[in-house]
Amino acid sequence: MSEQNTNSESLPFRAETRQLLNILIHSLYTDHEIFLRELISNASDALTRMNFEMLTNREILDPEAELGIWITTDPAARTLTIRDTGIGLTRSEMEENLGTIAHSGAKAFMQAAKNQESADLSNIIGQFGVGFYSVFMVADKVEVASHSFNKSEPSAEWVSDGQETYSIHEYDKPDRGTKITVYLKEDAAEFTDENRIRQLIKRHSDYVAFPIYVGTSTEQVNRQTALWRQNSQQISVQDANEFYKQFTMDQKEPLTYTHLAVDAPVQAYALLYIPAVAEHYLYTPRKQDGLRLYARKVLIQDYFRDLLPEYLRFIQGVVDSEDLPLNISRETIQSNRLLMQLKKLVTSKTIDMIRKLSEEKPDTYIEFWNLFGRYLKEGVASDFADYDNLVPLLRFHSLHHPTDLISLETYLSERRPGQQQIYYLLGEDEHSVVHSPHLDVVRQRNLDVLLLTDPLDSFMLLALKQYKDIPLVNVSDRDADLGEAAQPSDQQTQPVSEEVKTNLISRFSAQLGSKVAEVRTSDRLIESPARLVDTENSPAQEIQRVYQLMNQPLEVPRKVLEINPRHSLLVKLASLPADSDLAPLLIEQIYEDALLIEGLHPDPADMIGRIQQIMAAALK
Ligand SMILES: Nc1ncnc2c1ncn2[C@@H]1O[C@H](COP(=O)(O)OP(=O)(O)OP(=O)(O)O)[C@@H](O)[C@H]1O
Repeated sequence: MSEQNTNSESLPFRAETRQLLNILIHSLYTDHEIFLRELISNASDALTRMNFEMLTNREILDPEAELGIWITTDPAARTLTIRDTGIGLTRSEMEENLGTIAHSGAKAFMQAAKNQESADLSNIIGQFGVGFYSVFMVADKVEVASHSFNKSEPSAEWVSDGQETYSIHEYDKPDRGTKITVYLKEDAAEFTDENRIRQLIKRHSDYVAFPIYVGTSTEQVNRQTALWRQNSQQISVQDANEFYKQFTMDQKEPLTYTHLAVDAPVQAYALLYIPAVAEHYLYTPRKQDGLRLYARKVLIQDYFRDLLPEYLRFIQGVVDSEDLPLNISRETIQSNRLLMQLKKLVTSKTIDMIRKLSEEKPDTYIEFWNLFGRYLKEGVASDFADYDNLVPLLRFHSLHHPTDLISLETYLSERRPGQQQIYYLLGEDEHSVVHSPHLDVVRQRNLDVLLLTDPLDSFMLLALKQYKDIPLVNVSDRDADLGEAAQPSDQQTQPVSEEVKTNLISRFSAQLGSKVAEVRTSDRLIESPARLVDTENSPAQEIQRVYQLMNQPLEVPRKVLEINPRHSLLVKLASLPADSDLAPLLIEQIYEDALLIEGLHPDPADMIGRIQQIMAAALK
């Protein structure tokens, strides 16, 4: 295109940008002040990129200019101007970046807008970083004048009223960076008040890494200091939490945090946080996993994933090291010894923070466990190096503690005299698992059993075989060692003739045929008429479940049906005549009940017909 016809051009906003603008301008959202946070954050990004460019390139416009942000207001003209000496925008970058939605938060916002049926999106605007366009909540018109750091690029200006179009034209701005002039709406005149601006900077942008000046004063308003570089004693909980909120834009305070400041084996500072919301919370702008990494105060990467093992990906925070080379983001962790040392440090500090939380604030730890416990289980299953430190942090529901959570240590401290095992039971959900027939004899012996109903528990059990040399034993194993019976119940001591046993076994076997591997009687059942157990050669239950969860083909091995010949149902069943119509129905139902309780029934609704037949017989 020739110079003349590019001199000033009017261009339409992209459809989704128009939609976003429309929502922002017409929403009833009242917290308009967030526009300033967004503009400052963009200026800070532009300065960070400038800083990085300057490490290798001195052929830039205004190499000596101070890296900073200046905000001025003009109450008479009702304008606010924000200027930075960042990387700037070329004309084509204006077209590319200010005509479409680039911002991750804005994209997420539009996604939520699409999913939300009601038109009232106003209450979620503040929870997103909606980026540059939020300025149109307070502006009738916006001018963005900019000169790129690239000397050969001419300066230009972008102008829009936030309606259908924007225009770009030549503009003489000799110095590097961007100057945004906001023509405030009548009801946004408050933002011409310098004191109000100072207050907003303190609230939302205190830790921006470049100085922010307001009006003609040369005193910077934000505290700017890298909080993590201060002495631990100097950092108050309030400051640390405030930094977290500005950093993640999370509205909730973190559950806890820790500060790292070490000189050896590698120099490093870090502030590490456990959020109060689970990962990938829809409205959190920091959506990706990873820590923010600085090397010698230069931001290297916003989401650096190699400083923590995969299972600790929910941790948020900042890490800063004087020792790392600035091109670190291009290196792999294996090839860099320093990075490996740093990862080790950050990981052990993080685990330590979790341990301390468990010891010092048990109630908050339960909150933590409910949000992130699964990640620790993943760690136990996958991370050999941290295994020993993670196992004491595990928490469980158990038969004796169905509502509270206990550690393995507590389990051991409460075990029965002489108990040499830690018992567990795998199940589908906490509600049904307590009805399991495998618990009959356990209850009678007053043993506690860990109730493992989370799909991840099976993965965890592949690694967790014992704790302090005491083995974990599945109570549903056919021959699980459950110690000595304390006092057999009256029912258990009732004699059952071999004839009755044989009669029952042959009836069940004839009726169920190849559906079961074997039918046998058991002394381990008290309240329950029957249970299913694995045959001797079957793979362990956790392995079966892991295969199922990974959708790997592993045929569920046929089970052994163990029946309780003393159970009143079976006693009556044994006395039914050989040609009884009811006996086959009862046998099928007892078998399917056992399938159901194991979570193995393929189609429970299928039982309804039979249950009705049994009810009809009962009413006769
Ligand atoms: N002060 C500025 N200096 C240079 N470029 C800017 C400035 N303000 C905005 N931009 C450009 O406009 C783009 C759009 O800004 P917007 O706030 O909508 O999203 P974003 O900042 O890219 O999103 P994110 O915060 O997720 O990186 C930016 O990516 C940047 O390229």
